[in-house]
Amino acid sequence: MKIIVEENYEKMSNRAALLLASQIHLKENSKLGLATGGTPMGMYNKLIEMYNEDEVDFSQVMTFNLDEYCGLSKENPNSYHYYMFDNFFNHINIKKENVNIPDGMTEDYNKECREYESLIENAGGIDLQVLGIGANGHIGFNEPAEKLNVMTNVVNLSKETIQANSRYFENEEKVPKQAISMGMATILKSKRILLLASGKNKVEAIKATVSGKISTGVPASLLQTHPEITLIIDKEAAALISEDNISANCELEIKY
Ligand SMILES: N[C@@H]1[C@@H](O)[C@H](O)[C@@H](COP(=O)(O)O)O[C@@H]1O
Repeated sequence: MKIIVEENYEKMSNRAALLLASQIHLKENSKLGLATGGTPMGMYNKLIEMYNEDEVDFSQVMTFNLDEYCGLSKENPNSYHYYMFDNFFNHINIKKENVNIPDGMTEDYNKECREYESLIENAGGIDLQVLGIGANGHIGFNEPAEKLNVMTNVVNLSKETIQANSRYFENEEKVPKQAISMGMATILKSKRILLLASGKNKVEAIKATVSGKISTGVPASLLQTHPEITLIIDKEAAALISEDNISANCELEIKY
């Protein structure tokens, strides 16, 4: 696990965008796994900037989003469909047919989850998966629990996550209680993984993610088993980690 600590959010976002662009330069039809939330917004903005400067071409890229709220339509501004098109896809030359996001309005959730897994498999798997992290250590919507889902599934959101995500909704009541999320194996099967974290409220989650202990109580800690994982985090999110308290398989690189 490589941990790169940047001085601030902007530098974290720029470095993440460069990593995605280099993946696309390496393989123009890369399969990217994408995340929503506040954290990757800066990265998406930088990638749009790079696209406008002709530095990256998305015409052959295929994407798979991590998750979607149950019961929100694509037109709902709080859906992850809406987020992705509004913040990223509408501003680059990606082909709509190459965009994959679970359907939160499906009539058959089990079928939707199984088909999502097949889509990823038939595409040859994800080359680079981008992740954010919840303050409780969740990735995608895989919440801390005794048992985690292996494959894409419907999950119940924790009170903490509902509360955290309510900032985007009118009030907490309006936040869906369930979501479709890639499972832990879906995520861990990706060839490379990039996790981004920024700000003080992620310090505990980051510390637990890199500590060297693996627990379903901190889903992100399972990432320590992946051979090609990079964390790009800012100084604030990294405040509780040092060479002394990270796992021996972590390599810490401070960039400021
Ligand atoms: N399902 C998403 C996660 O994929 C995301 O990582 C997390 C953190 O969001 P933020 O980046 O806004 O802190 O929020 C949501 O719960």
